[in-house]
Amino acid sequence: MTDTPLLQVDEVTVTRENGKKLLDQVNLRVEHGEITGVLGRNGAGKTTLAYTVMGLPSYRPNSGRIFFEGKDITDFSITERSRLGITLAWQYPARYEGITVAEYLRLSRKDATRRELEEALDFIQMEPFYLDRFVDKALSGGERKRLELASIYLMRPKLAILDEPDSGVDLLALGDVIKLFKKLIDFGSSVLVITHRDDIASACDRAYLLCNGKVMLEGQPIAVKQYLMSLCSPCSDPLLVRGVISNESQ
Ligand SMILES: Nc1ncnc2c1ncn2[C@@H]1O[C@H](COP(=O)(O)OP(=O)(O)OP(=O)(O)O)[C@@H](O)[C@H]1O
Repeated sequence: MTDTPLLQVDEVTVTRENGKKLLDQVNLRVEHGEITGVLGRNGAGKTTLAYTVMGLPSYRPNSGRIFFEGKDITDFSITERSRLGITLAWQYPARYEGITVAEYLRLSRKDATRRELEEALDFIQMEPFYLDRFVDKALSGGERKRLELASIYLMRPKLAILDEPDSGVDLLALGDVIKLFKKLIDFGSSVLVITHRDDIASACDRAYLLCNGKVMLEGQPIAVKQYLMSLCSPCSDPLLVRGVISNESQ
């Protein structure tokens, strides 16, 4: 275990052409072997944060730096970040016309045996026959979401960024999402998860609350969640919020 965080987002601001700040001097870190949650209301900037960490070209920081294992990756492309072991599971999983589920899963681990692919499917409770189906519109959104979880299971990235991994999956599958977190941690991965769900937030080691592109609170997931539910509307003065935080965390 090292003192250097796996991921460190340092004073990152992302601004649109019209001057709107999508992220405003955001500080966040993900420690090795931890599940870090990002909570916040709709439009708070959570997906923007995920895209910025993944390196999507239109979400490059205007100021601030991003470090991965201590290395400054602010100017790295998505491909370079992927090679370092960062992966993003999109909020709305894509369709890949003409690609079978087996081929899709082998994008995550090209030498995976059929048995390993079946094991990954089994992990997210899908039957082996899905391997020969196509990842097209004939698969439901929830099925594609589950496949995305299976692909992360196979990939075992250093950092898995999961943008609302539960969206579109039924309540029973929520348990599978949390099971995946634990499995990834067993594999040596770390997780940055964006979520609206209590049960997923509760599985985190630490959480951040984003509001209008700013980090309003960092701490124990339960405290952050309670703050979000009880005090977060309307947006309070950040200084006042910090006062609330320090009172709560004592
Ligand atoms: N490319 C863009 N151009 C202009 N505005 C954008 C762009 N991307 C995001 N935004 C705006 O930035 C804000 C944050 O969006 P973001 O998708 O990050 O929120 P979120 O917290 O993920 O919301 P949700 O919970 O609804 O998914 C929103 O007001 C959104 O409209």
